[in-house]
Amino acid sequence: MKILAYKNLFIGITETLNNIFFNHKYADRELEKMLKSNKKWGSRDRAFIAETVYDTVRWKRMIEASMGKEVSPDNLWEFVGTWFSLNDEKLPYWDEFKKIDQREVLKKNHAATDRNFAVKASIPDWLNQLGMKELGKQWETEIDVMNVPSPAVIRTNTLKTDRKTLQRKLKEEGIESEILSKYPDALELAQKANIFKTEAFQNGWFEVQDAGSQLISPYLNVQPGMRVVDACAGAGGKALHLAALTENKGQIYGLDIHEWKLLELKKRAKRNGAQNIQTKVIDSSKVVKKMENTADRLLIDAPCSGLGVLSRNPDAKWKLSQEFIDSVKKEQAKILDEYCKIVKVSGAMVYATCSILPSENQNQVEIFLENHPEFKLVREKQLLPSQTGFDGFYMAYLERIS
Ligand SMILES: C[S@@+](CC[C@H](N)C(=O)[O-])C[C@H]1O[C@@H](n2cnc3c(N)ncnc32)[C@H](O)[C@@H]1O
Repeated sequence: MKILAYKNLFIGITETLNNIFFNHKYADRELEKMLKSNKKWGSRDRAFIAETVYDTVRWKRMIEASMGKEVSPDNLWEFVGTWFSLNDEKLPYWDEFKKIDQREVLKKNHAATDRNFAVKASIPDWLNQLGMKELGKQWETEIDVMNVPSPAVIRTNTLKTDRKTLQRKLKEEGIESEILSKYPDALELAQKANIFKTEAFQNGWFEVQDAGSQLISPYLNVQPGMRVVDACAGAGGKALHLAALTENKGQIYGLDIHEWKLLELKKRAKRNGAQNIQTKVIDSSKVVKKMENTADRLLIDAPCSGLGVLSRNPDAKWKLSQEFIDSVKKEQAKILDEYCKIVKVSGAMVYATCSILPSENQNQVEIFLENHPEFKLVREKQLLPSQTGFDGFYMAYLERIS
């Protein structure tokens, strides 16, 4: 992106980066906060800040290699300047950028990235080793694709409208979009825009949801009138879709261990006109116990590493750790083991993650089936970003046979 040489924009960028890198904040929320508190910035300024923050978070390791040192709270301006220098952008003559010599930057960059995939692709060594162990050369392909910003995709809320009508309405509001033929309810936006301000959004005609993610709820094969449990419902991306697929008939129980997420789900359900969702916080093992043998369908949209959605959440590269991945895998196995009892005989469940690691996906299902002969695997699907152009997801449909 072309540099916008206004100091206040760079102050915004470096402050946001400081909070993401050194105060452990999430990139999307920090950016939203920064943009909200500076109402005077126009749409070009906002786009510049957002893109620069995301780019520099994504390419952190590669930028550090080109600076010859790790980023710290004291060198954030140099860090951002180095990024623009790498992209052949002419830096403003500000004191903060005085030390940056583009020739030096490029020299260091070539030396560091030559034959070192982890630096070139800007990922930590431990993560690269893990990915290579699990996926071999495929890992490099996926990481390269996930280093490109993800497209903006929305899901039509069929409780309120249809895709063609939504597309027309958005066009009237100045937003161009394209129909994604392989995804029945999806529209890809021509450019990133503040769609939350549109009338279509306020009226609940759509939700922001990646195209791959839009395939998970349909995988559960729900019918109107069914009793469906979404055991890890969070803020309800999939639960809202399930409400649309069941045409508001039957019952959807959205569960989660975090009440604040379920409160957000309720707000979204209201806007969506989704009337058949009930929420329940899992605050003791009794909640799940009481539901045993009651559901026609169960969705386990499990907590995971998020290694399929790095293009959307590049800061995860720096926040993840081997310890976290080990512990989330244990949690996945435990959730599968305990929550599967919610499904009644001849009912079915979908186990899903937004990861591309087999150890969180196929291997979890294999281990589960060894311990649960009452289930059989009917079908499974691994969506890879390199094959779809969207986020990476895994889903397995398991039927309870006895
Ligand atoms: C991948 S997210 C779910 C996203 C959500 N289904 C959506 O579509 O927006 C996983 C969710 O699992 C929840 N979670 C973590 N551990 C859990 C547990 N033991 N039981 C139920 N939910 C859990 C997390 O709070 C998080 O909201």
